Amino acid sequence: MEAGGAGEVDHLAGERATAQFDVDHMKVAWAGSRHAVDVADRMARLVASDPVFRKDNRTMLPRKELFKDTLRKAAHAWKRIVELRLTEEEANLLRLYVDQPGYVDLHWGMFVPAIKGQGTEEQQKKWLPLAYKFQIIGCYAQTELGHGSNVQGLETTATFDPKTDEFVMHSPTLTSSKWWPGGLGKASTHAVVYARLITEGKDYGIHGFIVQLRSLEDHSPLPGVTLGDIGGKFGSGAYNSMDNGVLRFDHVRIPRDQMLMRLSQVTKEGKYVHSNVPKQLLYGTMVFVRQTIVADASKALSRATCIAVRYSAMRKQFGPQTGGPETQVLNYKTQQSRLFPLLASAYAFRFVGEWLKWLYTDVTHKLEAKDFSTLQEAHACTAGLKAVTTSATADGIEECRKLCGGHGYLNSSGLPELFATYVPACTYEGDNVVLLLQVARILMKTVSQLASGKQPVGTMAYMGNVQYLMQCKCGVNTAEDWLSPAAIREVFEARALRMAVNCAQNINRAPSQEEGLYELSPDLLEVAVAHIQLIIVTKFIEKVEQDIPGEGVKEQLRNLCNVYALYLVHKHLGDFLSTGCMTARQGALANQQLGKLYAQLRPNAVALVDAFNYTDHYLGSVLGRYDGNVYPALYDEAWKDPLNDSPVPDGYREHLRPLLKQQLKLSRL
Ligand SMILES: CCCCCCCC/C=C\CCCCC/C=C/C(=O)SCCNC(=O)CCNC(=O)[C@H](O)C(C)(C)COP(=O)(O)OP(=O)(O)OC[C@H]1O[C@@H](n2cnc3c(N)ncnc32)[C@H](O)[C@@H]1OP(=O)(O)O
Ligand SMILES: Cc1cc2nc3c(=O)[nH]c(=O)nc-3n(C[C@H](O)[C@H](O)[C@H](O)COP(=O)(O)OP(=O)(O)OC[C@H]3O[C@@H](n4cnc5c(N)ncnc54)[C@H](O)[C@@H]3O)c2cc1C
Repeated sequence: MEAGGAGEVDHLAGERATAQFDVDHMKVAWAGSRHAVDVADRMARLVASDPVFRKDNRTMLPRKELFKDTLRKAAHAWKRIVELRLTEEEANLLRLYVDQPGYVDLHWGMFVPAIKGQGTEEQQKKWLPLAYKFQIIGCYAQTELGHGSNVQGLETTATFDPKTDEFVMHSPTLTSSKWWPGGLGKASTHAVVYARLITEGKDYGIHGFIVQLRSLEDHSPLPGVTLGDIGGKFGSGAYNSMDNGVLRFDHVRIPRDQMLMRLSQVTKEGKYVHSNVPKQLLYGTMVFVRQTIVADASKALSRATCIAVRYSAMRKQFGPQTGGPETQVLNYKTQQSRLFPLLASAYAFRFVGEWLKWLYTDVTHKLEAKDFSTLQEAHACTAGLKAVTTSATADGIEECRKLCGGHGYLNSSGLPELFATYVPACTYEGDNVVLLLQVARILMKTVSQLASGKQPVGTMAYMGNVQYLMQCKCGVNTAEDWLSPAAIREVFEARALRMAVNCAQNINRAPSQEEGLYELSPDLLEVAVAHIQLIIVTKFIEKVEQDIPGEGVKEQLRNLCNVYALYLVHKHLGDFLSTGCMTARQGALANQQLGKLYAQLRPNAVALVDAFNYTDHYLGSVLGRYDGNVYPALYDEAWKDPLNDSPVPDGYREHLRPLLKQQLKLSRL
């Protein structure tokens, strides 16, 4: 846990003493409220103090043991949730701090939301109480061996048989096997299965169905159902705790009322009826999960930066030419220029995640009132932010590993496992490239409508300011001028809009729209990224403009916001220059200001990661320990490896001894 107990020495106390802000209030700004800090703190400590939830040996467990350990932890977590009568908020946090991917993530994260979003009231009344009490375990079975990104290309069929009032679920080809769903392989008893609905001889496309897969008596697969795990995945521990599965149906019958019928229905006679709602609502569960993934990006990146900042503050290498103590690696400007933008990104993703949650809730209320006008905005924001934040987070975790030098490569640093667990977020819930192309298409549509005078709304409203943004000139003359939120906002808006307009013009020159979109797809990706980065920067600026209590807290957040924005200017300078939004000199001034901001951030760095309020258990890293006492922990940890169980390794007699004896004989010749 944290320092302060009897006999503990805080090796980072000097770092903590230089902080220029109230860490306790920063915890509130990070978590969202005092209540959020307190609940999270209580749940994190509850998990950390329970031996069942230990995870220090996780990367050393063989797959079967790891999976059993996951089942044990999930069951124990549920027992604690029931015994302590935890609220939904507390239960979610408890599961978060258990920090082991498992079937429960899909049960609560996708199966339940799919029924809530796509089931009728009657269906919800029947299925949700069973799911809430874990009398059934569910997963989300959409992806197939042959198709994942292209949902409309799925092959599984659900053919209605009016004679028996049933659907017949079938996997007609090998490529139609469901492949990847988490929790499917070994744990789930039920799934929401996405399949092509066929009735009266006509294919009505993809729909969701609740299908029982395993017996509730002995957990064996039901007749006609083939089930299994799809095999080991990248990294030690990591996502291998999850039973991503394969599923095939051989003419499995389910009652008609197990089709999720909120959006469309099939009558007893087999007639297909589509409610008067957009068909994209079928994708609602994915939109919901993409929104939660943005919030998770800030958690994963903040963990990695917490480890790298604390370790960089205690690690020393080289010293001044004149002699004296070695230098903390955090004092190297190169270390700061690699690490501080990641720290700033963690904060940026936290606040944009908070805003996205608000947007999602707002859109949901509108949908309930049959107002579908904000559906496109919700799709573009969730898809784009999911793509940009997960890619940056995965890259950022790997950068943090390198920032920790050789020790970062040890499993005990926590970083290899964090990376291996996190990196599939770039693929699941929509491959990031596929999602960015969705955003770009919407941007191209918006640009094409500008000429007709249609005013864009929401996060695209800035595009309506086209006359000004296409010709404005950045007014920055000194490095300090870059501290103006208005100057930052304007260059990001101008860059995003000009890139979008340029791309739209190039598409229009192609023989057809389709060909243009295809040929220019690499440029379209960059257009989408520029637009999404503008959203993140804007939401960070808006956050800093709010009333934020606590001495120095607002100043630190403003500093982080500027670091985030100017780092992006530096990284994407080519975009800003080629679109004529700013000059090379202004680019150099931005970089100069960035260097000053890093220097201001330096004395606050350790306190800024303390504000995440992570326990040592959750961090799971000897390098990121709160007390900074890294070396004894690294040394002790090494001896726990099974390879050190005996001084002479297994295999010595068969493979080392004969070799060594042979060398001995040869040397005697
Ligand atoms: C140590 C440990 C710590 C680490 C922390 C770990 C954190 C873990 C966190 C969470 C765990 C999560 C677990 C993840 C489990 C994963 C689950 C999955 O992956 S489920 C499967 C997901 N699959 C996908 O996402 C598929 C992606 N594909 C699609 O979404 C669609 O196929 C498509 C690409 C959008 C294309 O669809 P389609 O062909 O139907 O449409 P288009 O012709 O492109 O578009 C038609 C119009 O529809 C609009 N549209 C598209 N999608 C939507 C939408 N979702 N909402 C609203 N509108 C949409 C589109 O814009 C078009 O509009 P118009 O142009 O016609 O106006
Ligand atoms: C750990 C993990 C957990 C998962 N959990 C679930 C789950 O619970 N339930 C579930 O249903 N699914 C799950 N999935 C599946 C996941 O949703 C898909 O893998 C994902 O949607 C990507 O689809 P794909 O695998 O078909 O990739 P593909 O689409 O085959 O992508 C391969 C490559 O092609 C590119 N590409 C594809 N289409 C285009 C295009 N139009 N333009 C340009 N490039 C393109 C991609 O960018 C990528 O580089 C999971 C996947 C993983 C890795």
